[in-house]
Amino acid sequence: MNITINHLIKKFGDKTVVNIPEFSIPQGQIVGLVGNNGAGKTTLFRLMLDLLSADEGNISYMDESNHAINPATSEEWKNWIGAYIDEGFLIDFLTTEELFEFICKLGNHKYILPDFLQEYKDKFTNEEIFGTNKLIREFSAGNKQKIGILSAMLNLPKILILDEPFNFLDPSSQNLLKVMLKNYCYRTNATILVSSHNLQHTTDICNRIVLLEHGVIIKDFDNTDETAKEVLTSYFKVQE
Ligand SMILES: Nc1ncnc2c1ncn2[C@@H]1O[C@H](COP(=O)(O)OP(=O)(O)OP(=O)(O)O)[C@@H](O)[C@H]1O
Repeated sequence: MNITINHLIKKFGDKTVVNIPEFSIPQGQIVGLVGNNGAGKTTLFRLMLDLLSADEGNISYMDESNHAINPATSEEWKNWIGAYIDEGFLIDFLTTEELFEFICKLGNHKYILPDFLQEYKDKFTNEEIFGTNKLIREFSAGNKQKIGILSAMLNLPKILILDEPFNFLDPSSQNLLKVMLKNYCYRTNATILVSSHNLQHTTDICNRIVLLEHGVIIKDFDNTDETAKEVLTSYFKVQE
């Protein structure tokens, strides 16, 4: 599924926090969104998920039959997009299984962990997340993050949006998540958008990197040859 952004502007008060005249992501790319605190990464994701309304412009998702869907005016996109932005996406008085049953119900099917997630489940969750009868609010920050990531992938979305997914994860889980995301894209040709402050992880998994500052895309470059790290390291370098 392709993503197209046209003349997108979001303001809070008189401050413009997203200003993207034109931007598109073809199906199957893993795009890394980087930028300093307050650059507008989360706001852009929230606009893409219709959690915020744009002041101007629009976003559209286009399927293989060139049927364009604007998330601000249609509900159709909800079946193909999976996202985890923050804990607000979790219903924390439920157990993991109850949350997953609820999400599957929204996707119009019975709760069953797809083969793809079944494959990684034990290693990724260290057998701590399922079958415990624990409520989500009782889990550690890292385990909540894992529940959120798995919940975003539960309905095998064609577009997967993850805001700072490596946060709170232990090093092995961070590395496993990279493998999972790359394999998910490889096997399903899904489009994946990931924001992160970790340049190593971003450049390890993304074939395209977008650098956002003050809501504006200031660099958009290819990383298929894995050369982006150098550019990013130099951009974020602090003069001593
Ligand atoms: N609800 C809101 N009301 C007012 N200003 C907001 C609101 N949400 C975000 N902002 C402002 O919008 C700007 C972009 O914030 P955003 O959270 O999108 O940045 P970010 O790139 O995700 O930052 P970080 O890396 O710190 O998570 C910031 O200046 C922020 O203060």
